[in-house]
Amino acid sequence: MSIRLENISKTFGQFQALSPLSLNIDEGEMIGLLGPSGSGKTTLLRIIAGLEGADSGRIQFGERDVTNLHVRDRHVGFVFQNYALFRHMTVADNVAFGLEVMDAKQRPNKTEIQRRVKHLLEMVQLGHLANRYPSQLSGGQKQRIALARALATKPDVLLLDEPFGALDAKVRKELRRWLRSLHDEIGFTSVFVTHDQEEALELSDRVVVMSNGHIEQVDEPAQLYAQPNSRFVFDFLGNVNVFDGKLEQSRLNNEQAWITAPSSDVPLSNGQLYIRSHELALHNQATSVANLPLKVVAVNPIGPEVRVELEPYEWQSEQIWEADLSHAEYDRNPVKRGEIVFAEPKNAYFFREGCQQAPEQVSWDKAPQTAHVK
Ligand SMILES: Nc1ncnc2c1ncn2[C@@H]1O[C@H](COP(=O)(O)OP(=O)(O)OP(=O)(O)O)[C@@H](O)[C@H]1O
Repeated sequence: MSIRLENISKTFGQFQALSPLSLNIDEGEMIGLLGPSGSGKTTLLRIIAGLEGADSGRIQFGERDVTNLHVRDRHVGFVFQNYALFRHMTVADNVAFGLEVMDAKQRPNKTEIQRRVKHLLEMVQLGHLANRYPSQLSGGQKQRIALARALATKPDVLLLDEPFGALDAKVRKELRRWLRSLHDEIGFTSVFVTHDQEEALELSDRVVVMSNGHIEQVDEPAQLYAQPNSRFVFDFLGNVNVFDGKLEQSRLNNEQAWITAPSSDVPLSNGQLYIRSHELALHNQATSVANLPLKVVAVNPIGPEVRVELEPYEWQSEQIWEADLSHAEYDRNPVKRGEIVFAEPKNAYFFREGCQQAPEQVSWDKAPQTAHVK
């Protein structure tokens, strides 16, 4: 079932929680609503569900205008972060609940309900736990049961509010994969809320990035990562170092530090270079590309990479910088805490000073890599 949102807005008292926003979701799509706390994700999800009314705008499910329909008539499934299972009911009864409370006209007969519950429990791979009570389940198992329960009535749309938020990292990852494959198998349309960028990028067909009640960007994960259209999206996707420079003699300068104009057609001006942590190399001296002295404050081998945390040395940045090196790169030059090293960018995004437009991609990849003598 496709979903069409047109000019949806919402205020709570004086506070504008959602500015008028529009969004089209295709049938069978999985959409992640991503944004910081308070950006309006849950409010938007609740408005789609019919748990909250919008102040303005129109909502359509397929050809159906559902703007003024009550939640029970919208035919949505809902999964919350905190499971919301009925404690006094067995797993099987929890899953059957939505079917048992249907109008007599629509309600399947007892045998059909039993058959559907069995099938759903098999689908979420928990058939063997049918007679347990929620208190006898792990967090991950409870959330699978919550999902089976939400799918029991064959909803047109499945809405999930931070479904894995309360689970530990490993279980989250497992459930993410499992939800994605279930989604692909059944083909329901789903919208889920998260503030975890990894979760959004891994699960979604398209990600909707929200801030302050409006949509910043809607894109497929790879596109969002390759072409973030604002500083906000860039910052929110994480692991980026910002060099704030003034243009002088084809260099961007920041006190003692500088980066040369990159080998691209982009005419530089004052502005900020956003450099992802894996786009930095570390040297023992400045190069012809950059003089970016940094003091090593921590070295963390994390999985396939070594993350080096760096503090700007004799220049200004509001943040600690991070460089993600491969183990091979790190082994060639094993920097130590307290050492001064020189970073060199390979690729970056350039935001012109005072300009709100999408950044320009710049690269030093073809620049000569010879060491610069200070
Ligand atoms: N019932 C309410 N009454 C007053 N203000 C509300 C109400 N519900 C939400 N808000 C406010 O609206 C804004 C958006 O809230 P919402 O829960 O949609 O954000 P969110 O992006 O889902 O945040 P989080 O990730 O923390 O859940 C917040 O500033 C919140 O305080």
